[in-house]
Amino acid sequence: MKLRFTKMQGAGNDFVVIDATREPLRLDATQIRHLGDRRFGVGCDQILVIEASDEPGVDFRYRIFNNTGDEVEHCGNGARCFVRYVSEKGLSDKRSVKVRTVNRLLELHLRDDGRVSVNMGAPVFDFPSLPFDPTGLGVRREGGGELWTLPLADGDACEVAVLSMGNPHAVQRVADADHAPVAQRGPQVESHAAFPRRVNAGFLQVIDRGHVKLRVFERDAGETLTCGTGACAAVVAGIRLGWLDEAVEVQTRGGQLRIEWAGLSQGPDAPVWMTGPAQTVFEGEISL
Ligand SMILES: N[C@H](CCC[C@H](N)C(=O)O)C(=O)O
Repeated sequence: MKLRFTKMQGAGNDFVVIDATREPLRLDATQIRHLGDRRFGVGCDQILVIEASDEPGVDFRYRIFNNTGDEVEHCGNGARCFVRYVSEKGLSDKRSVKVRTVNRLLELHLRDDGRVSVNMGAPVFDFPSLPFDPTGLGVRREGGGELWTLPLADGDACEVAVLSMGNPHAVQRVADADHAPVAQRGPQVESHAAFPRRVNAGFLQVIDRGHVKLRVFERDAGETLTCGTGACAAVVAGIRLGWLDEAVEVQTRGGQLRIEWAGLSQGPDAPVWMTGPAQTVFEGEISL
């Protein structure tokens, strides 16, 4: 099968984007892995599939696959690329579109300054839906949030804030993100027994109440240059724990995102807003 694709990136998190609006597309895990393979395929962190929507008021469906072949619930950087794609390809003439993922409705907005803003929906803190099993874990409160102690290998341990942006995140504070033990601790947190569906592991350095540095060891993908949902999760955690104000500039290895959450002034169901870049890199065709 020959498949046309568009390679895109949002702050260095890169994607293979497939347009399945005209005819349904069913790719198996082997085909997804081939698309994502940086040696034998196109290469990307995630594969994004754009589908038509028959839901009133919803413009498109949005499916996300990690490059391991697993379908996942959300991808923030991918959402920005999604609306850039549908606009550039003429699939919509709107500056704002609504898209449905497996578990949430997102609003994507093309801005006049060339960036994209996304209403990422509200964070989720209830553990069964994350899912997170805190059985046997130590916990302490800080500000209006809690930090769970995860025992790791070799007597190591770390404290994490746990929440979902549709996909699960465990965020730990570090003094120096550039020198944080991401390669060692990332996989241990990602596959910790407390997370039955595994987790995205964030490493957050607080510079001041409006500026942070963040690295994320993503579930399945390993460390990516930026993680959009990870930036949302880290800022929400920092606001709840009393470390951050409600608008934060997030510096990542791939670029800068702005995250806003009025969860303290408006309550925890307030939506998280993410603003950042989205670019097309190249078009291509691959034989699967
Ligand atoms: N690895 C993530 C999916 C992609 C998230 C990230 N690329 C983003 O921009 O949000 C997961 O398994 O939940």
